[in-house]
Amino acid sequence: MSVSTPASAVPSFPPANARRVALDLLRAVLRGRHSLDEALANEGRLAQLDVRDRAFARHLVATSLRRLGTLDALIARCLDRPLKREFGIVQDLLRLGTCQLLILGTPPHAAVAETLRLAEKGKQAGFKKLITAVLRRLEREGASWLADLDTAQVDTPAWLWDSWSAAYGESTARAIALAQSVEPPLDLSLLDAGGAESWAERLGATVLPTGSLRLPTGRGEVARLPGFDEGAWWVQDAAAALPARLLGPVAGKRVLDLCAAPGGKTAQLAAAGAQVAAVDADPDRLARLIENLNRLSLAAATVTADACRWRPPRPAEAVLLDAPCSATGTLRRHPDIAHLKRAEDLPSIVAVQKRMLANAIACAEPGAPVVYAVCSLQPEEGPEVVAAVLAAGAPASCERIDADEVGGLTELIDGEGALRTLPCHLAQHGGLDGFYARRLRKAV
Ligand SMILES: C[S@@+](CC[C@H](N)C(=O)[O-])C[C@H]1O[C@@H](n2cnc3c(N)ncnc32)[C@H](O)[C@@H]1O
Repeated sequence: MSVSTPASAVPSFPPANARRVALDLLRAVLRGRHSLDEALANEGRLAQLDVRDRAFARHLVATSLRRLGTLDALIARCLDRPLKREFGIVQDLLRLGTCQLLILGTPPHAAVAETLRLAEKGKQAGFKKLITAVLRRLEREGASWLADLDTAQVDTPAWLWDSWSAAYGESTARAIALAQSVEPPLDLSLLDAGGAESWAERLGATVLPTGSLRLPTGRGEVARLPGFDEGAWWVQDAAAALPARLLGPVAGKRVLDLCAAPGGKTAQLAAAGAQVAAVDADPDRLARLIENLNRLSLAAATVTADACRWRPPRPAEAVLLDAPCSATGTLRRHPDIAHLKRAEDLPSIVAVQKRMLANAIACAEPGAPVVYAVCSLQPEEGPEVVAAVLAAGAPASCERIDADEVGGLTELIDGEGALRTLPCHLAQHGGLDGFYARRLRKAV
C-alpha cells in the first residue's frame, strides 16, 4: 500500500538558507525601507537557522549596509552601464557576493557558487553569466581596487559627510566614518557597579574608564551570556550610559525620564535609587521597558503620553529628556539608518525636539537639573535645539559638565561644557556611539 503525504505536511517553502534570508533582509531595508531591526523581527525563517547561520545572515546584511558605497563602487567598475532599476535584485545579489568575497573573507568558490544558487529562479535567472563575470573579476582585481578607494567617504551619504566635515572638520569626519564601518563591541551596564571587576572576569570583558563593561564582537546571543537570566546587567552603549549620570545624585528624588523606552536610562536611574516616572508615547515600547525592568528587579512608574505636552502632577526634582532623533550617532549599530534617513527628515524632528525640551523644562521644579540628550551627530538636533529653546525664553540656563562626571575623559566635553561623544572616541577600546547631552538648570 502506498502512503501519500497530505498536502499540508509539505513545507510551503524550501529550508531556510542563510544567504537567501540575508538577501530578503537586505531588500526589506533598501527596497521596503524597513529598519534592519524591524526586518529581523519580521523574518520568521531566522528562527529555523542554527545559531551560526543566524549570526552569519545578520552579519552579512549589516556589513553590506555599512559598506554599501564601497560595494557599489566596486561592482560599477565591472559593468558597462548600471543595471536597470527593475533588476535591483541582481544588484543586491552582487552586493552580497562582493561583500563575502572582499570584506568578509568568504572563500571565493563559496561566495560565487552560493550567489549563483540564489540566481536560479526569478528575474535574476537571466543574469547568471553576468553575476559570474562580475564576481570572478572582483576575485582577481577587487582587492587592489579596494585599496585605492576612499572607503570612509564612499560609505557615508554625502549629506552626512558634509555635515560632519562642517561641524567637526574633515579629518574627524573621516575618523567617524571609519569607526562606523566595523561591527561595534557589546557594552553592558551593571546593576551593581561595585561588581565590575568580577563580572568583567566572568564575561571576558574589559572595564572602560566610564565604568561600562565591554565585550569583543561575536560573543553570541546576549540572552545566553552569564548574568542575563539573573538580571545582573543590561545592554547599553558606553556613551548612552553617560547622560543619566549628568543629573547628579538621584537617590530618593522624583525623577522624570521623558522618552524612556526601552528603558536603558530608566534602569540606571532606578538602580541609583530614584523614584522614576518613565514617559513614552509608544505603549509597545513601554511594555518592553517594563519587561526589561522586571528582569533587573527594578521598578518605575510608567506613563503613556506625549512628552511635548504631558506634565507631572508635581514638578520633578530632576528631568532627563532622551529625545527621538535621526540617530546618526548609532550608525555602527544601526547601519540601515544611513540609507533610510535623509537631510529633509531633520526639520520636523528638530521641531519636536524643541517642543519637548521646552516642556521638559516646564516639568522641572525651580533649581532642578534638566538633561537634554540625543544620539545624533547633527548639530541641528543638539546645541542648536538647546540654543533655540533658551533664546525663546525657557526659564533655564546651561551648566558645564566636568570631565570627572564621565570617567575623566576630557575629549568627551566640548568647548561649551556639553557632552559630545563621537564614534571615533575611545578608538583604542573600539569606539563609542555618538551622543550629545547638555545639562540645564531650571531658574529659581
Ligand atoms: C532615543 S529613544 C529613547 C531611549 C531610551 N531613553 C533608553 O535609554 O532606552 C526615543 C523614544 O522616544 C519615544 N517618543 C517619540 N516621540 C515621542 C513623544 N512625542 N512623546 C513621548 N515619547 C516619544 C519613542 O517611542 C522612543 O522610545
